[in-house]
Amino acid sequence: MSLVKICGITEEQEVEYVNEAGADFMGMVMFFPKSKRNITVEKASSLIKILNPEITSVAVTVEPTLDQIREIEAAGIQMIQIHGDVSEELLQEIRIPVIKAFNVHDLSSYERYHQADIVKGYIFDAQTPGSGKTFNWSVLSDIPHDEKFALLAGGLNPDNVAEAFAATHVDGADTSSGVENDTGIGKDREKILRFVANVKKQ
Ligand SMILES: O=C(O)c1ccccc1NCC(=O)[C@H](O)[C@H](O)COP(=O)(O)O
Repeated sequence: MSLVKICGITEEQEVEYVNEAGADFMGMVMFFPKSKRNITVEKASSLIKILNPEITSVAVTVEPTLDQIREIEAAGIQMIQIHGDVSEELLQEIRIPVIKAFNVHDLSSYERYHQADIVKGYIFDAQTPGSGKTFNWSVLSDIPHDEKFALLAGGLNPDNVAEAFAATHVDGADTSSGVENDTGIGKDREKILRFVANVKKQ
């Protein structure tokens, strides 16, 4: 069965939607104040308390410092998703499993992360994460697959996710904007339920 990650969770009510839908991962954007979805470590700690223990919590970060990584680990968040570059030294310091996110317009570093055991999965994302924009999925056709899981992201929603699966060979899908309210503030219960159900059918 395919994996599904709902990203950019900011409130308790949204955690309940993720629990109800039965996603595999719940992402929380941290240490990135430019994002409208950014939350504090304290808020993330309170959200994971009500998360179904079968759902994996993920701290979503952009080039985090070691101090920030330590705060995430201490908060009990289970995985860290990293956008941007991570040095070899920093990677070796991380104690929780990593999901490495790639901007599909720059896959040059992809090979390097194959070697790192701490990296358990990949996310192939659009140029600007969380922008709700798709990309040409055919760029993924030459990517070599390994034992790590691969999630597709970037502008996915309940209506296009089946088409995205048909065009790629990924293990699952990740969304944020595609399950938000029409106002763009907060998540929509019905869209989350439909997104998860449509991914699980794949
Ligand atoms: O969501 C953000 O604002 C964000 C900011 C900085 C780094 C990552 C961010 N989100 C990462 C995600 O995993 C999103 O789910 C992914 O990029 C898909 O986003 P969307 O196109 O909105 O579905």
